[in-house]
Parts: sequence; C-alpha cells; structure tokens
Amino acid sequence: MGTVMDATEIAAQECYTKTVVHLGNVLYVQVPENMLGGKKVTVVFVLGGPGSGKGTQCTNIVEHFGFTHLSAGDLLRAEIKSGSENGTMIENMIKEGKIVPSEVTIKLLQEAMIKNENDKFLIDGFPRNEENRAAFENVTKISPAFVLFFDCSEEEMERRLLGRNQGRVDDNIETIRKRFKVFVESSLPVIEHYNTKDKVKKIDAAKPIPEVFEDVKAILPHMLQRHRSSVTTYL
Ligand SMILES: Nc1ncnc2c1ncn2[C@@H]1O[C@H](COP(=O)(O)OP(=O)(O)O)[C@@H](O)[C@H]1O
Ligand SMILES: O=c1ccn([C@@H]2O[C@H](COP(=O)(O)OP(=O)(O)O)[C@@H](O)[C@H]2O)c(=O)[nH]1
Repeated sequence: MGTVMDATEIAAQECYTKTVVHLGNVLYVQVPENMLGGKKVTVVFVLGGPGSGKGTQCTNIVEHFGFTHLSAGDLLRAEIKSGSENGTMIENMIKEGKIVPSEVTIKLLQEAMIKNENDKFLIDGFPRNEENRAAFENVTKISPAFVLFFDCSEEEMERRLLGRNQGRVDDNIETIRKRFKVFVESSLPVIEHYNTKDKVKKIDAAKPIPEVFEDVKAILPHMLQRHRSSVTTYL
C-alpha cells in the first residue's frame, strides 16, 4: 500500500478545482479550498430581507462563536463617508434600493478580510444577486461554508425598518418597497442557488430576538462541523 496523504498535504497542493487523487488504495476527492491571499478562511453568508434581523443576530454570533462580522451595507456606507470617488454613486444606489456594482462591494469585502487576522467571517447582506455571487466566487475563490437565511414576512420587516431609527436614507416607506422588490427578484435566487447545493439553513426570524438566537445557536456548530468534514472526502 502506498503513502496516504492527509488533508493538510492535499490542501497544500493548492488545487482549486475538484480533483480525484488516487494514492495507494485510497481515493480522495479534493474539493475547492477557501483561500484568501494564502490564508484559509471560513465564510458564512447571512442573508434575508431588509429588516429581517441579520445585523442583530450577527452581533450575537460574534460574541458567542468568535466570527468577524462584515456587513456589506456598513462597508458601503463607510465608503460614502470616507469621501471616496465612488461615494456619490453608492449613495444614489442605496437611496434607490439598488444593488451597487459587484466590483465595488467585493473589493471592500476582500480588503476587510485581508486586513483582519481572523479566519472566520460572517458576510452580512451579500451576495444580493446572482452576479454578485458568481463574481465573488470567481474573484476570491471562496465559496461559503453555508448560508444562514433569516426568513420574515414583509409586514414584520416593514414595521422593524420604520422603527429602526438610525437615520438611514433608505428606511423610508418608498425605498423600503423598492428593497423588498429587489430582494424577491434578485436576492432570493441566490438563496435558491445555495439551497440546491444543500448549503442553506433557514431560520424563522419573525420570533423575538432571543428566540431567533436560540435557533441559531442550535444549528451553527452542527453546520460548521458538517462543513469541516466535507472538505476532504475519503471514497
Ligand atoms: N427578532 C426581532 N424582533 C423584533 N425586532 C427585531 C428583531 N430582530 C431585529 N429587530 C429590530 O429590527 C430592526 C432591523 O434589524 P437589523 O438587525 O438591523 O436588520 P437587517 O440587518 O436584516 O436589516 C432593528 O431596529 C432591530 O433592533
Ligand atoms: O452587497 C450589498 C449590500 C448592500 N447594498 C446596498 O445597501 C443597501 C442597504 O443594505 P444593508 O444590507 O445595509 O441593509 P438591509 O437592506 O438588509 O436592511 C441595499 O439596499 C443596497 O442598496 C448593496 O448594493 N450591495
């Protein structure tokens, strides 16, 4: 029987496409690695309609599970404040509830991940459409460990957004309606894409905040464990 490589050695080959490696009597299926500038990262996408409670639950997850929270919307709002040349374009898109071009958002997310020493990231509110998703996966070579989908009715989300009171330019009824439409038409297909890959965990986000977090706590360790054991499969 020949030498059997372990998962680390296989990962070290830096092969990003699915490959079957025949070593001795063992067949390994090598699946894509989540690499970022040489660093291996775990990424969880946190998706759900506007006001479903993504940011609120991410704060809880950070405290309990040691992730770094990256809100795509917060990064875009910081970019406006920084006086960047893209600021006016981003502000206009947000006011209209439209999706900012992928390259702008991906660059901000990539920079934030490279700057941060953590290797576990919650990406909140991104990808918002199929083009965002494909561009992110192609550019970063990262695919998410899994997707948390906070499911909530529009009626409840509208109530929450109108009460959020953070002075946001898009928390007015006219823009909220546009954001709901964009969510249904553009963002739900992203969730559907990952659902076909069995990567989506749907959470009932209509419950009170502590109850939603109880549900998150009940599934998150299991989803992370499942992801870890899927990286290398022994046939
Ligand atoms: N489960 C919940 N029940 C009631 N209000 C909530 C719940 N989750 C969040 N909120 C409130 O609703 C508003 C929107 O929540 P937020 O986390 O900012 O949503 P998102 O990031 O999905 O837009 C906030 O004012 C927040 O305090
Ligand atoms: O990847 C992203 C994330 C956010 N946005 C813009 O930022 C707004 C606010 O998004 P955020 O996630 O902060 O809030 P939510 O709408 O989920 O409450 C969206 O309506 C979009 O206009 C975007 O274009 N791309």
